[in-house]
Amino acid sequence: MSTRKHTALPKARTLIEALPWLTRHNGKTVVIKFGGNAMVDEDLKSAFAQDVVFLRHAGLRPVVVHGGGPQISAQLEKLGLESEFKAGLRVTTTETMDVVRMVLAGQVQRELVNLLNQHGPLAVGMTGEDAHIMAATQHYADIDGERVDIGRVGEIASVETGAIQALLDDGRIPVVSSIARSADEGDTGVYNVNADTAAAALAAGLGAETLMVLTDVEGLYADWPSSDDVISELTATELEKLLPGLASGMVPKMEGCLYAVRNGVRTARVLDGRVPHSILLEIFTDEGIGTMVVPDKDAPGKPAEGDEAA
Ligand SMILES: Nc1ncnc2c1ncn2[C@@H]1O[C@H](COP(=O)(O)OP(=O)(O)O)[C@@H](O)[C@H]1O
Ligand SMILES: CC(=O)N[C@@H](CCC(=O)OP(=O)(O)O)C(=O)O
Repeated sequence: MSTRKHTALPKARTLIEALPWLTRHNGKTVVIKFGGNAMVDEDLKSAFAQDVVFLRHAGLRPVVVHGGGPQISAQLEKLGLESEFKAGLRVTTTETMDVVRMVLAGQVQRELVNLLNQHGPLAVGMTGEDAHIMAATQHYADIDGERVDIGRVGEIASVETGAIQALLDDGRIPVVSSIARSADEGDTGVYNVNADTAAAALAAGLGAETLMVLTDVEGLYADWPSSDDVISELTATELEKLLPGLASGMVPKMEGCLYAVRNGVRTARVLDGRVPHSILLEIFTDEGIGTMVVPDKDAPGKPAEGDEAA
């Protein structure tokens, strides 16, 4: 009996330690971007699904936005089509767009929905096309100051969060693929949107408390690639100054984080998706990992002193 009590105590302590975070985050919306290489390992995918379901049962309102760049490239290769990136974005012909849509909506999203629904009737998958969630116009890449046409790559023009809010109110977990309808009248085509950009736009549109971007590095490195010193926290203005020096993979992530905190999201974080349960560690402990971007101190809506985000 006494041995049992003894071994149970650390577990109780761990649960109690989470109490302030549970209280703070209760009822809050969290947008989680899952993608890239964090998504190619089976165990990590299951741990990710467990974390998201945990958040939902702990009283948060998680929304998943997913990418799938490696999966799209693999499918294109199978079809004998080349993957070409300019300024970190996939050059998207109409033919490529069909493959992007098929892989994201038909494969990656289905797999995530399936994993989440192992835990109950929770996840509902959709793309940004559904219920006008995301509309986009053509995005041109800026290469050395030149405006370059990279095809059906979208820049978000508007976000309508009604369908997502309704699902959240119903206790569901929306899983959104980063494809947008066209905002141009008469254009029935769709746009390929970078998943980091889509997640940031949705986080802002939903007035989320937090945007979490999972990736395959520890966070934002101060002096990549020569050092692996991770910047643990920075303000919007500090990030803005770093942006021009960042390399392609990090650009949409950090631009997204900046956009989010400048548009009402309280914190935007880049986390190491290779660490199992990194989401839980970030939300429910003070062992925050990765990089956290916060609004400038004088920004409107800045949390009151002593009310810092976890
Ligand atoms: N300053 C930086 N800090 C961290 N990673 C960086 C930085 N600059 C560029 N990178 C690169 O960005 C990559 C992450 O972007 P990306 O591969 O597009 O991620 P994902 O596939 O998760 O969306 C890292 O693996 C790293 O190679
Ligand atoms: C325009 C553009 O580049 N779109 C991306 C969309 C998927 C994505 O962003 O996936 P990750 O988050 O896994 O990189 C692509 O086609 O690869």
